[in-house]
Amino acid sequence: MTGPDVPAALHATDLGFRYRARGDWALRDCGFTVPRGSITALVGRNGAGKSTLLHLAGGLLRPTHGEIRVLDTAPDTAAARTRVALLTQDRPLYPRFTVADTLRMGGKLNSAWDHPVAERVVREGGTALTARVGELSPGQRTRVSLALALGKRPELLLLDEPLADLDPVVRAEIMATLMAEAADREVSIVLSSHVLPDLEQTCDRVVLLRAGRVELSEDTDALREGHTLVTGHIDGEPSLREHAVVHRRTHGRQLTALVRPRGPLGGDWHVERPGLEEILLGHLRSGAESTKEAA
Ligand SMILES: Nc1ncnc2c1ncn2[C@@H]1O[C@H](COP(=O)(O)OP(=O)(O)OP(=O)(O)O)[C@@H](O)[C@H]1O
Repeated sequence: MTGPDVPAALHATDLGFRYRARGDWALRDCGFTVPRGSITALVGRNGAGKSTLLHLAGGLLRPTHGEIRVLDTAPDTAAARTRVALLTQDRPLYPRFTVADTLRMGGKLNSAWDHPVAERVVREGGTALTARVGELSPGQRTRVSLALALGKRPELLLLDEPLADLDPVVRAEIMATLMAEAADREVSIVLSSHVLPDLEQTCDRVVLLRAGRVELSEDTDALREGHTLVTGHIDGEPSLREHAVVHRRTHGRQLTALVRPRGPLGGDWHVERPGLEEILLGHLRSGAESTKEAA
């Protein structure tokens, strides 16, 4: 459900950004809406613009063109800063501080600070509050950063690759924590990730960036319903011409294609409903081919 009347967690209009005045566009012509209360996966190949978009939403960068709004306000305002938490990839923490010092600092910097929540997120990972941040593993630092972000009690949580350093058990725990936050407190979450299998059960929306442009901005249910995976003899391929073929691969004379049907599928195909991971992978791979062709 999106549209002008739906309250937006994130709303971009004709958004463009370049790091240098005459440099390449890191983001271009981006327009999309993320409704409040959703968990949105931000996906794209390396360099697609995910971190740039999250930095713009977090108010760390300003658009070169167009506009981005968070919770119906500009990201670089004091109001937005108290309501939005951004976890950047570099996880900036003071290495000499203990974990307990770090959480205390979170309390001093944030008026709505919820210490029990922050401490619980750290304790669930088994990290001692007396441990020095500089001596933590990258995954443990991620957990402390997440504790800081959640302790702030944000209405919108922006997470840049929160899962990258985490082992599979912790990834599942963190995703469960995020889902509980979204369900219990209606926190809107936008998280960039390359770990597609973890998104399947968690996210209800996807924004897919390709080379700085938005290729998909859709509910995951609509994506699943709108795609079909067909397998059959390659001679049947002409019957797919009237449909949008996102990605195709062949094995001998057998063709497998991810298709967005524009009506009933003709031909003699074995048809399956693809999972979210397969759909996203198809779109990401199709980008690789068109990039190669363009080059
Ligand atoms: N500080 C910077 N100065 C100049 N160009 C930059 C800077 N940071 C990113 N870029 C460029 O902007 C584009 C988008 O980068 P960005 O980091 O947003 O992509 P990403 O999708 O987050 O990538 P990844 O998946 O590798 O983290 C890339 O072409 C990148 O080279």
